[in-house]
Amino acid sequence: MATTKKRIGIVGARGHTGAELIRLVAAHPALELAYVSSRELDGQRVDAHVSDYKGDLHYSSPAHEDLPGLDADVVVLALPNGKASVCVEAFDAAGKYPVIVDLSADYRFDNDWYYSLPELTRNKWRGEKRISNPGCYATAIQLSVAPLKDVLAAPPVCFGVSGYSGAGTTPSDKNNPEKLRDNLMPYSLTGHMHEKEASRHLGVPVEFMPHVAPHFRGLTVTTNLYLSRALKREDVLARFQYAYEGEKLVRVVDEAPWVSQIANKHHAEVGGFAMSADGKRVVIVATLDNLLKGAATQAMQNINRAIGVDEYTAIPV
Ligand SMILES: NC(=O)C1=CN([C@@H]2O[C@H](COP(=O)(O)OP(=O)(O)OC[C@H]3O[C@@H](n4cnc5c(N)ncnc54)[C@H](OP(=O)(O)O)[C@@H]3O)[C@@H](O)[C@H]2O)C=CC1
Ligand SMILES: CC(=O)N[C@@H](CCC(=O)OP(=O)(O)O)C(=O)O
Repeated sequence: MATTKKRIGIVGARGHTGAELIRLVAAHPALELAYVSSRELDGQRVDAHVSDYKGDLHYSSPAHEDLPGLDADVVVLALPNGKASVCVEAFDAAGKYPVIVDLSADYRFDNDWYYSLPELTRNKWRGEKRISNPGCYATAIQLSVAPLKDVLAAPPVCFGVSGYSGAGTTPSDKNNPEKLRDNLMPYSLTGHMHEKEASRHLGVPVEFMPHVAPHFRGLTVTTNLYLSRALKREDVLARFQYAYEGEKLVRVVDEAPWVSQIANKHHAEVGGFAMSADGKRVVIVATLDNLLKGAATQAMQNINRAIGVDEYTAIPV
């Protein structure tokens, strides 16, 4: 029996994460692109920019109040922070309620939205159609801390380094290859959005110090955790293996993973588990591709569940 594909619109499709989503949708058996929006690429063929897409679609540039009329079943907002609400309000005003997945930070603190990091929140999903996708560093931090939440003696301290695609396409020091050459650029060393986000969703405070590096994609977070009682390395490892057992997109590895090996991969890796001699301190390293498990792949997991297909559909695992 032929099945009808769900139609998906991507708002902000010129960006790094939007382009990754177009790739994922192009390989999806149950989704087809309804529209992809970009002001800059308006009118241009999508296949001229995303070679994995085979079809005749062109970028368009609808006003936000025209989005509801485009009748997509799923809408992904891949806009810079602060730009999502006008789009969401347009759907409300039109009385249209597609699945909306927001990639920005705009709804990660909003109780009316479902914050979805599937490996940690899957059992809380009650069919919500407004889904806030986690931040890239915040994903790595939460995966590193969650299995040890009940034995923390102090806020975990997380040292993060991201490739510069994490800073989007709007020109800034953080995505300027000249300024990044031979450099490691610290920024937002206290109070970064992902410090607040991870603290809120873990339910314990974390401290986070981000940096951006000259490579394009992939991030690494090294987390120092003080423990309230001494643990053996095998106990720590067992907690992580139990927490992520059967997860196709979170791999627990023995050695500390390298960021160079995670670019273009859809999963996250968590490893290292270096213990202090007294067993009351452990250092954990997590890596993921900020554009994939840190954004588009995680969004696709969330979309898949929302449209009722297997969570890993179209995700190479
Ligand atoms: N990059 C990453 O690693 C991650 C990003 N995110 C989040 O995902 C979202 C998208 O990120 P990313 O793809 O990197 O961003 P980009 O800067 O690469 O792309 C932003 C997109 O939004 C459009 N846009 C830019 N400014 C405006 C504006 N004022 N009004 C409407 N549209 C605009 C751009 O297209 P055009 O100007 O042509 O209209 C472009 O398609 C952001 O909220 C980001 O924080 C989340 C996790 C990881
Ligand atoms: C290198 C770099 O600049 N990274 C971005 C994080 C990208 C991300 O996850 O974005 P949002 O939380 O904004 O959605 C930052 O630190 O703001």
